[in-house]
Amino acid sequence: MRIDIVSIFPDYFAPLDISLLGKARRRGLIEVHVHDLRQWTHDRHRTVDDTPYGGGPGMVMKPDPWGEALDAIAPGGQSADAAPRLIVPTPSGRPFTQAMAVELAAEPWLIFACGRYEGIDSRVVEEARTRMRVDEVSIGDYVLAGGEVAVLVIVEAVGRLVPGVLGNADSVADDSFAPGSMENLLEGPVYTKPPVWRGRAVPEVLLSGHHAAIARWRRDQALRRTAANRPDLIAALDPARLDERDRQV
Ligand SMILES: COc1ccc2nc(C(=O)O)sc2c1
Repeated sequence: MRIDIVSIFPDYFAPLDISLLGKARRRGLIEVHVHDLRQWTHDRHRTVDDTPYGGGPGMVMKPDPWGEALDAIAPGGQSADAAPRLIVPTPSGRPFTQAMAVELAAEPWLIFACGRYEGIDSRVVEEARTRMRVDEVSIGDYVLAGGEVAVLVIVEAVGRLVPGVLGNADSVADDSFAPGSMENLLEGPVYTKPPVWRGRAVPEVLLSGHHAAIARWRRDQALRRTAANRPDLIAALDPARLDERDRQV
């Protein structure tokens, strides 16, 4: 997978050189190119923003630098299956979900546009749609100062799903929100050695080696935690996927 990121704060993406994603890059599983939007400005002050038409607070990102950046990064002519998909984090975007992460992890090429100020001139997305797929997404209902943090979240969620990136494929299957037997349930509590820590013992069932009982306990814990923290997910569960035991939890 190729990832291009355009931002006026390219240093924000230094974390993509470490840990899981850093290893994936060094193993050639993911190729990441970070671009400073200002390289596509031509004035002395390297201006990327201007006042909003119609008035209102703050500044809007000018279309020209963005248009030139996307032209340079994705000049076109790619075959349909290798064409890039542009992701634009914005508070007014569609919610970013695990299902979207799974979908994006199958893409050969993602380009991320990091907005700042009050956002990017809307004609940039409008024009980009004429030559590539574009998704405007939000990582949540809170206010960020720009798209960079959202891109870090999305790149982490997507990157870990790229085949070969995670050592133990199972840990993807057990993710909260991952499709499968615990689909749309939050993960329950986890434990490791020592068996007793500050007088607190690991639940006996986890030491029993009884796999069916362990699976049942984990599902109960996942249902309890989901009911407590995300009752909306419980309400959205397909009743046909709940057995009699689930209903007693
Ligand atoms: C102006 O650029 C922004 C500002 C806020 C913001 N919030 C996001 C979110 O995903 O919540 S993306 C994003 C981009």
